[in-house]
Amino acid sequence: MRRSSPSRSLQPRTQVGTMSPAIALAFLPLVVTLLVRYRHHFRLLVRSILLRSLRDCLSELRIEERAFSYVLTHALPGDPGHILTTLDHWSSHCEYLSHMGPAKGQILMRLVEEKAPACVLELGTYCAYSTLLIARALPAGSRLLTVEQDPRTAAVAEKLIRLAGFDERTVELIVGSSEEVIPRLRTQYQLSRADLVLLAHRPRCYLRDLQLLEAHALMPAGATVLADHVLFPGAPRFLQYAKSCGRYRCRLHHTGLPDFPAIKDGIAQLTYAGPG
Ligand SMILES: C[S@@+](CC[C@H](N)C(=O)[O-])C[C@H]1O[C@@H](n2cnc3c(N)ncnc32)[C@H](O)[C@@H]1O
Repeated sequence: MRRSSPSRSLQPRTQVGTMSPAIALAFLPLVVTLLVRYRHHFRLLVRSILLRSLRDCLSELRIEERAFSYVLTHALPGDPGHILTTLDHWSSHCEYLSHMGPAKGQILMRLVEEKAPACVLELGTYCAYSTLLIARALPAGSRLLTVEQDPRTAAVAEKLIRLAGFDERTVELIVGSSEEVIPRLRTQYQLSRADLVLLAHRPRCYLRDLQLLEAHALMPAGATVLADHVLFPGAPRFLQYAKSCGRYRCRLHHTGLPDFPAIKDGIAQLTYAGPG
């Protein structure tokens, strides 16, 4: 066993990890400024990560599973509009969902109604909020394929889609990552063209997946690509590519995050001109 020598223990302790009060005071205005400036981001972090993780541990359920229980007891089956409002209510008053929310939802619904696509591809189903929005706005006979990589999340989404009254011919949920699924869409899922694509999975994968869709010739000229969260957390490489490659007309719809309108975000709307 090693003992500290008495002479050593009598020496004054080195001030590791402590800061003089004067230096700490000098930092105070900076800390206060950051806290005030980023208070919304801080609240978002607490609601969407810290509280969620704590509830996950306590309930041994995922947030999507807790949301589904709430929908089952509060929403009207067969009424997608009521299911969407119930999810919004739960997210605002109970637990914060990473869903699209009503403000962005309005933009999405308006664009789906305007474009009246025969076939839609959604990447990133989550709890099927945007899936239900799209399905509700589709013309009769259209088809929506939605891709979710997480099997447990997908199981909840599947139940919500069927609870809302959409059958498998109208809305098909594919479990897998976009990178694996896109190359198999034509052969395994008989999708030869997507007139509208919603990228809502992970902003840092948007560029890769857009290029995969181009490479597999899955978008006809005139197709619309919508990309959520392009400003927060942001998809700069995707936006840069879309603006500079010469194959897209781009437009940005500015919005805020659900319940955090002060956190600015946007949906990008691209119109594909074809391979050119
Ligand atoms: C922000 S949520 C989507 C929100 C959803 N569109 C809504 O508004 O209800 C992102 C989802 O994408 C899924 N995801 C992430 N990367 C993916 C990928 N490469 N392929 C498929 N799904 C992915 C995540 O598991 C998560 O459920």
